[in-house]
Amino acid sequence: MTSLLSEVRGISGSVIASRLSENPRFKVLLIEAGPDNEGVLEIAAPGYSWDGINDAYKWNYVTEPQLNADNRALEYKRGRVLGGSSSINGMLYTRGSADEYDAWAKITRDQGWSWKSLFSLVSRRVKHEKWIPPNGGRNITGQFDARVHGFHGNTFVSLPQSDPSPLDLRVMQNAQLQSERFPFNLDPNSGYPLGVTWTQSNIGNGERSSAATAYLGPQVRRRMNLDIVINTVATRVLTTKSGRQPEIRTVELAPSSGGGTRKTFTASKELILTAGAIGSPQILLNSGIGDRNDLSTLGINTIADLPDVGKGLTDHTVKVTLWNSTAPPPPPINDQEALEQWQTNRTGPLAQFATGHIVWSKIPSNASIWRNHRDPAAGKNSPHIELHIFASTTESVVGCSIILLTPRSRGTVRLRSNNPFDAPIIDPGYLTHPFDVEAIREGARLAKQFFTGPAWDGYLINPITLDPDVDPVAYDESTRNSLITTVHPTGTAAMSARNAKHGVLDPDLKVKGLRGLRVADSSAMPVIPTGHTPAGTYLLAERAADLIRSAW
Ligand SMILES: Cc1cc2nc3c(=O)[nH]c(=O)nc-3n(C[C@H](O)[C@H](O)[C@H](O)COP(=O)(O)OP(=O)(O)OC[C@H]3O[C@@H](n4cnc5c(N)ncnc54)[C@H](O)[C@@H]3O)c2cc1C
Repeated sequence: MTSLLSEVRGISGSVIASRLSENPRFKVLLIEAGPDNEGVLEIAAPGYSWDGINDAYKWNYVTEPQLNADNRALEYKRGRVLGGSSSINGMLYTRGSADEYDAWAKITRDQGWSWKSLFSLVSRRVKHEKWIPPNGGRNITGQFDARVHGFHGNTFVSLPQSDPSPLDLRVMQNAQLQSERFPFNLDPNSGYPLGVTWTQSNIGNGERSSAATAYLGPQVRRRMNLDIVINTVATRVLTTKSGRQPEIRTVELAPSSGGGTRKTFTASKELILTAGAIGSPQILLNSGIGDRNDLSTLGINTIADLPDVGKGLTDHTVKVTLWNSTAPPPPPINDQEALEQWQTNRTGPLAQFATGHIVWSKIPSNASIWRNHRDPAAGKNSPHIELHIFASTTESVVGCSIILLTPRSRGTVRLRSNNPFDAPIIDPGYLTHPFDVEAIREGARLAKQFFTGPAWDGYLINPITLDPDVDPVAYDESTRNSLITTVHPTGTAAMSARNAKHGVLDPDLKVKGLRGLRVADSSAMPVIPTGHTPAGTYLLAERAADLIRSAW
C-alpha cells in the first residue's frame, strides 16, 4: 500500500518526514520555503550562530512597535532553510521542567503529553537524542547525568569543548558556597532543572546538529518514498472535500521568489503543517481557518471559524545585567586561524557557541511580587527565571541574561492582507501584563544575589547596569527600553481537550472541525516550556510521528 502525506517543515517537519518515511509504505513530500542547509559553512560551524549567518537563510521579520517596551519594533528572525530555526539558532538544548508537559497533559486530557510519556521518547526508546562527548576529549565527569540522556538517537547533544574557564570555576565555587539558594544541579534535562547547571548544546563533532542534519542525513534523503521540495512556499491549504466537516488534503504551492504560478497538490492521507509558530498560523489564516470576523475583513472566505488561530503567542524575553570584573578579557580571536582550525579538526572557537553555566531559579515565595500576582509557573519544579552567565570577549565585564520563563503577556500573529507573500503582523505583546516587568525585576534581584555571593570576592568589582533595589522605577524603565527576545514563539495554534471550544487543535494535533489536517510544531504548545523551545519541539514532533503512524 502506498500512502501520501505532505508537509511544510522546520524542526518538526524534519522529524516527522524522517520517521514516517522509515516505513516504505508511506510516501512523504516535504515542502520548504528556503534553500538546502547542506554545504553552508556558517550554518555548520557553531561559532557563526546568530549574526554570522546570512540573512538569506532567514525570514527577516520585525515585530509591531511594542507599546510597553518603549514603542520599539524588535527583530524577529526565523530560520528559512531546511531545519528551520534549528539551522540558525543558538543551539541550547534544555527541555524545561516536567511540570509544563504535565500541564499539556492536563489541558488536553491526554496523558500521552505528560513528561513521563514524552521522556520515554528521549531515553527509554533512545529515539531522539544522541549524547556525545565534546571534541577534544576533555573530562566531563560530574557535569551531566547519563541517566537522563539517549545515546543512540538522532540529535547530538554535548557540553562545551573548551576547558572550564576561570568564570566557570567561580560559578561552581559559588554554587557550593550559596548552595541553599543556588545549588548545583547535575543535569538540567532531567525534568527538574532548578539550580546551577552546565550548558548543553545541539552540537556534535564540532558541528551544528540541526533537525536537518540529525533527521535528514544522506541515508534518509536517498529513500525512494521521500521527496524534498525546496524554495517553495505553501501559500494555503484548500478544501479537498466539502461537507459538515470539510476535508483538507490539498496544499497550494508557489515558488519562493513570488510570481503568479500556483500549483496544487493533494495528499492521499493527510497534510501536516510544521511551518512554526509564525508560519503555521499564517498558512491557516490565509486558508480561511481562523476568526471569521478578522477573515471577512480581509476578504477571505472562512472554512473553519476558529478564533484562537494566531492568538496566545507566548515568548521569552531577555534583559542583560553586567558587572565590572578584575579578570582580563580573553586574547582576541584571529578569525582566519579559527576557521582553519575548525576546518582541520572541528575544534577551536568556531566549534562552540554557548559556554559555561545557566542558573535556573524560582522567584522566592516571600517576594513582594506575590502580593499582587498569582504564580504562573506550571508547578513546583518550574523555574521563573533563567540566568545565563557569560563573560565579555572584549572587556573585563561579566554578566548574565535574565530570561523570564513564565511570562503572563500574550501576543498575536495576524495577516496584513490576503496576499500570502505579505509578512504577517507579529505582535508578541511584550510586558503587556504587569507581572512580567515585576518578574524581570525579581530576576535582577536573583542575579544580584548570585553575583554578590562569597565566591566573587576580588573577581567582580561593581555593577554596571542599574540596581533594582536602588530605584525600582528607573530599573523598570530600563527594562522597557532594553528588553530583547529569545525568539521562542509558541502557542499560536494551541492544543486543547477534544471537546473544548477554545484552542485550535485536538490532542492528536488535528485542526478542530476539519479532517485531514494537523499542525505539529511549537505553535501547538498550550504552555511554553521553561527552557529553550527546540527540545520541547523535538519531543512534540516525535510524538506527532507516532500518532500519525498509528493512525494509518
Ligand atoms: C535567531 C534565533 C535564535 C534562537 N536561539 C535559540 C537557542 O539558542 N536555543 C534554543 O533552544 N532555541 C533557540 N531559538 C528557538 C528555536 O530555534 C525554535 O523555537 C525552534 O526551531 C522551533 O521553531 P518553530 O516550531 O517555530 O519552527 P521553525 O524551526 O522556525 O521551522 C519552520 C519552518 O517552516 C518553514 N516555513 C514557514 N512558512 C512556510 C511556508 N509558508 N511554506 C513553506 N515553508 C515554510 C520555514 O522556512 C522553516 O524552515 C532561536 C530561534 C531563532 C530564530
